[in-house]
Amino acid sequence: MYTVSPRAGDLFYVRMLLLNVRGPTSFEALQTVDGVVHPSAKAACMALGLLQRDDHWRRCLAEAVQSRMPRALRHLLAVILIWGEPEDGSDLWCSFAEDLSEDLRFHHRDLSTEEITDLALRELQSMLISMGGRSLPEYGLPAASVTPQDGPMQFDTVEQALITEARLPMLTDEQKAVYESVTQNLVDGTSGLHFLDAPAGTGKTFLLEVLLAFVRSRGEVALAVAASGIAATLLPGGQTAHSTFKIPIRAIRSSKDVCAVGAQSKQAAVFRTVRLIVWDEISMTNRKDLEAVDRCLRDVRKQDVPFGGVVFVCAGDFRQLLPVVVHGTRANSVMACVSRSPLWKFFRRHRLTRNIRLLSSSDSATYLRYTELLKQIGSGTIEQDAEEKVSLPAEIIISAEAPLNDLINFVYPSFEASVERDGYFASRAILAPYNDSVDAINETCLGMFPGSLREYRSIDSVADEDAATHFPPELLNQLDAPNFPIHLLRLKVGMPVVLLRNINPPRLCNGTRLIILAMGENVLRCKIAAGQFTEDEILLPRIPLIPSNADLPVSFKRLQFPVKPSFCLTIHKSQGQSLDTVGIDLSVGCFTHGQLYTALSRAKNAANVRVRIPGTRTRNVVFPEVLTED
Ligand SMILES: Nc1ncnc2c1ncn2[C@@H]1O[C@H](COP(=O)(O)OP(=O)(O)OP(=O)(O)O)[C@@H](O)[C@H]1O
Repeated sequence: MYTVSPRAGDLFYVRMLLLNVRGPTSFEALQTVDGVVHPSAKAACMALGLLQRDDHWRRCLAEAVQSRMPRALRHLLAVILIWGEPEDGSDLWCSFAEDLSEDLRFHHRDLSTEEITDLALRELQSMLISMGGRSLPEYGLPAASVTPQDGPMQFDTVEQALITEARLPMLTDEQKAVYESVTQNLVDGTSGLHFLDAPAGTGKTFLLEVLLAFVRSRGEVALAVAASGIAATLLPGGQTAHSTFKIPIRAIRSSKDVCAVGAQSKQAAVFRTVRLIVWDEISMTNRKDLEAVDRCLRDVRKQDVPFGGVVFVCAGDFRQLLPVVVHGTRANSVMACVSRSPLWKFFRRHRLTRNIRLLSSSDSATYLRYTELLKQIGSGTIEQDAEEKVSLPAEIIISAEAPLNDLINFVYPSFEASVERDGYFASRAILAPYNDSVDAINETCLGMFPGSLREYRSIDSVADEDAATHFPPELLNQLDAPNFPIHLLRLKVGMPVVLLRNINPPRLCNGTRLIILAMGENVLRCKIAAGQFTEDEILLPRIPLIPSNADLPVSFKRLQFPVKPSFCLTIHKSQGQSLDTVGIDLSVGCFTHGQLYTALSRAKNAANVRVRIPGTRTRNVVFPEVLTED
C-alpha cells in the first residue's frame, strides 16, 4: 500500500481507516464506528482511538473522577502534568478543582473554599516535588501559599532509637563487626568507605537498617539509595541513586558526567550535612555514576577527599548481574563495574557469610544444600563442561520437552479468583533470560487467566513530520524496544503487570508490580502488589513515551499505558525482588554473568524452585575476573 504524508489531509486518515477497518464496502461503512457514521475520516479515526484527541487529558481525568478517589486523582493529575506536558494545565485544574479536593472538603469542614483549594494545591505541589516535577505555576496552575520543602525524609528520633536498641543485641558477630567499624567513623567524625559483600539472605538489609536508624536517632541525616527503584523500596526512606544525586541518564556514559546539583540547591545543602550514605545493589551500578557522585560530593562539601569525607557504605553481590552496557563486550561489562574504579581501593571490604534465613528455616538440611549450590553457581566453582553447562539437582528440573504449562502450573496452581489470589502475585513469578520468551509465556498465561480481555492500541507518531511518509503508523506499531510498552497491550482485570517507568519512586518505580483492578478507556485502576506500599491504589494514565534505543530506525513517540504483563519477568527485572515460588524457563539458556545465580537466588528454598531445561544441564556464565577483584 502506498504511504501518504499526514499533510495530505483526509487521504492520510482514509488510509489509516483502510488499515484498521475490516471489509468496508463503502466510504460510509469505512467511517462508521459502533453504528455512528462520522462526518470525516479523521473523526472516525478519533472514534476508533487511532489518534490522540486534543482533549485526551481532560477525558482521562473525567473518567478517573468516577472512581471517587480524590487523592489518587491528585496523583493522576501530577503524573499527567509531568509526563503528559498538557498544553493547558490551568484548564485541567479549573475543570476538576472540585473533584480534586473532595476529600479535603469532607475532612476540613471548618475551612473556607479558598483554604481548601490551597490545601489541594499544596498536596499537588508536594506530589510534583516527590516525583521530580517543577512548581505549579510552571504548569500553568496557581501557586500554593506554602511551597513544600524538597529535603530528606524526616524521621522520629525516638522511634529510630528504639529500632537501634531492639536490633543491636540481635546482630550476629559478622554484622556487629561491620556495625562497629561504621559507627566508629560516625562517632569519631572521621570519613570511612565500606563495602559490604553480602550474598542473598545474609542479613544485609537488616544491618543497613540499623546503621540508618543509628544516624537518624541522633537527629542527623542518613541517605539510603539503591541502583534500582525496586531495591530502593527495601530500605527505609530509600530512593534511586539517580534521583537522589541527579546523575545524568545516558546510554553512553563519560568520565566528565556531572550530577545536576547546583551549589545553592536544597539538595546541595542536604549533601553538606549528610553523615551517612548507604548505597545498595552497588554491583549493578556503573562505575561512572559512582565517580560522578564522588565529584559532586567533593565539590559541594568543599573537601577534596573521596566522597567529600562522608561515611559511605555500599552493599552488593558481584555474583549477580553486572551493569548493563548496551552492545557491550564482556570486557565492557567488567570495566563498567564499580570495582574497576580508581575509587575502589579506598573501600574497606566486609563479608557477610552466614545465611540468616537458613538459620530460621524449618528444613535446614535442604536449605543448606540449596545455599551451597547457589554459592558454587555464583562463584563458578561448580563442575561444568566445555559449553559452560552445569548440572542441576533432578528435583528442581522440569523437562523442556514437557509442555510449558507444567512450569506455569507449578508457579500458578490456579488462576481462579479467590481471597488469596492477589497475594499470590506478590510472592511468585516465572523468570526467563530473553524478552521474547518472557512475552510468549505472558501470552500463554494471559490465555489461561479468567476474565474478559481488553485491548489497548498505542498511538504512535514520529516527531519529524518529514519522516512520517516513510514511517507510517502501522510500521511504528511494529517497533519494539526493551522496557517499552507494546503497541497492542492486552489486559484482564485481576492480572499482574509491571510498571515500566520510575513514575514516583520509591512507591511507583520501574519494576513495581501491580494488579489491575479496573480498566477504563483512558485510565487503569491498579493496586501495588508487593513491597512496603502493598495495597495502595493508583490511577494510571496512558503517557507519551520515547524509546531510548538508539538502534531504532526513527525516533518516535508512543502513547500507551506504561505497563507490561508480569506473570513472567526477565531475570534482569527480577534482581532485587524477593519471591517465594519461582519458575525459571531456560529452554533457551542464560547468556551473561550472574543470570543463573540471580534467577535461582530469588527463591529461599529449593522446594519452591523449578527450572525448565532441555536435558539435565544448563549454561552458567560467570566472569571470574569480576569476583577476584571485588
Ligand atoms: N541478626 C539478625 N537477627 C534476626 N534476624 C535477622 C538478623 N539478620 C537478618 N535477619 C532476618 O533474616 C532475614 C534475611 O535478612 P535480610 O533481608 O536482611 O537479608 P539480605 O541479605 O538483605 O537478603 P536479600 O538480599 O535476599 O534481600 C530477614 O527476615 C531478616 O529480618
